[in-house]
Amino acid sequence: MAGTGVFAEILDGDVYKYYADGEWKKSSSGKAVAIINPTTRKTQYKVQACTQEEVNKAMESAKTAQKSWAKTPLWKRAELLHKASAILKEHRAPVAECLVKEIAKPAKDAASEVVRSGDLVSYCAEEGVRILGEGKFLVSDSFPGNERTKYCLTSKIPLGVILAIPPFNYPVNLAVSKIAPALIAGNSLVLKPPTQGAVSALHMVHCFHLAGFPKGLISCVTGKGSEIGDFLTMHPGVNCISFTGGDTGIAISKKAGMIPLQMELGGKDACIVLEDADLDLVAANIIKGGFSYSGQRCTAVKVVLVMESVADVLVEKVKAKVAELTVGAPEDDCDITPVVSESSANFIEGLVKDAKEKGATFCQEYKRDGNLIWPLLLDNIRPDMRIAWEEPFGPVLPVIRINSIEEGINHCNASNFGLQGCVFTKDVNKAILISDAMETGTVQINSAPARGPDHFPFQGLKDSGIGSQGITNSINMMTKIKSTVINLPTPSYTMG
Ligand SMILES: NC(=O)C1=CN([C@@H]2O[C@H](COP(=O)(O)OP(=O)(O)OC[C@H]3O[C@@H](n4cnc5c(N)ncnc54)[C@H](OP(=O)(O)O)[C@@H]3O)[C@@H](O)[C@H]2O)C=CC1
Ligand SMILES: O=C(O)[C@H](O)COP(=O)(O)O
Repeated sequence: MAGTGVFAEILDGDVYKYYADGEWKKSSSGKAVAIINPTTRKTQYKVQACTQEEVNKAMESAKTAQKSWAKTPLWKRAELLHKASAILKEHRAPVAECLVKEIAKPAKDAASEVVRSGDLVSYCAEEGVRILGEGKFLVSDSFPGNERTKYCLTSKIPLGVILAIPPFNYPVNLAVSKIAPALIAGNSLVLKPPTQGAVSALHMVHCFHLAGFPKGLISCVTGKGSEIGDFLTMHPGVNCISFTGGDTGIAISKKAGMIPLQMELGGKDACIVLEDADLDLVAANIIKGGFSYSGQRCTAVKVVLVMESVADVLVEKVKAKVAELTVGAPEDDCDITPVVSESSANFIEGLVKDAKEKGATFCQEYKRDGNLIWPLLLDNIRPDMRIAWEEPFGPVLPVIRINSIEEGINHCNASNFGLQGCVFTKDVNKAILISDAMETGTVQINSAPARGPDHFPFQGLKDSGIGSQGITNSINMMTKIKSTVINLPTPSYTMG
């Protein structure tokens, strides 16, 4: 159970401690931040509201710890990560329990997020050993005017202290996707977990603590982003920010200093459906892509752009599947569970009302109870409706009927987002042309958008982000290149 057994030391009374200097601590602020259970809408957990002084201390320890960590052999860093992965997977139940209670993730998805995270950590350890164990050797005579008098050796070196800020919807997986690459590459890390999801993250961090990482190398400071966020992101001790979330990331990018940024932000992933598509496959993917975790995935299908000639059939097929979705509590592993907060539910409702006023066709009756919103398919959406462009982050999916492929591509490209998209057709040549024309970081052919598997490159264009994630890209992003040039007094050519 959460906060018991090996996790008892992370709890003080009813407030979870924060983690710094290899210890679990109470904040001197004496203040706690409440985490509201989206299902009961009552306080489920409390975490420390860390002070600026505590953030300063965590940054100082991270800086010191990083210097010796960078001199720790790569195989040893990997060994500790493998250990943390095993401990995390062993304790999947209490961590998953927190995900159920604080972000209303369906029980099975919560458990698979934890297992996926353990696998990510192990894969990252292996990939790090491979790619960080190799550098480059260049010779000077390939560039005009040079003889072979210079040998250039390049290696990948750590950046220093990485600040990791994940969002509420994958508070464990999107935290370890930053922690593991940072650590294998020889960096230290300060984690600011999302408030909804903080307790899951604290449990996960304890698994790293139990694995025996050096003190100060990892810290986890809790508190509201709106209160300590700016202090963290503008902190002079931070050498790189890896952030996943919404528009907050755009503001952070403007405020951060001259440091590398990895930003994975919102999306409005379009699903383009051509006349020749396998409509059963499309319907199944729209359900999975649009409604899993109640649409609260950056990679959720957020607008369907279907050719008019097949729209009626597709909408009927999707409607039939929507009717089969179970709605209720995450503990019961329902498909549709309450969205993360009341303000999120209100925002979604605003989009639904706007669509109603402007004449959208409701395929189901709109129904809401507290934070629980029943799945809703909205047909005949037009570009003047907010939901044609905005990201609901909830179980409401708009359908726009199109008369040409160009119309679909144009709608997709007119969005300020450019995360992923997908196209359904049996014609692979057409699919490639459409994929090339879509201004998004990834296009899936004949499947719904997805970030995973976690080693695939994952990136957004436009307001959807900066840089690329995925295990290999994150390791590379959290390093820089150092060259050492050996200058020879006379040219030397290696003979066979
Ligand atoms: N592209 C991608 O990979 C993904 C993108 N997303 C996007 O994230 C959004 C939903 O997630 P949500 O958690 O609500 O996103 P937010 O942007 O609201 O929050 C993300 C994180 O930023 C923190 N934060 C808030 N204010 C600040 C600040 N001023 N400075 C620093 N950090 C701050 C939050 O902390 P606190 O919780 O304490 O406010 C949280 O940890 C959606 O737009 C979704 O598309 C989500 C997942 C993946
Ligand atoms: O936040 C998200 O939406 C995740 O990055 C999605 O991950 P998935 O597509 O692999 O579920």
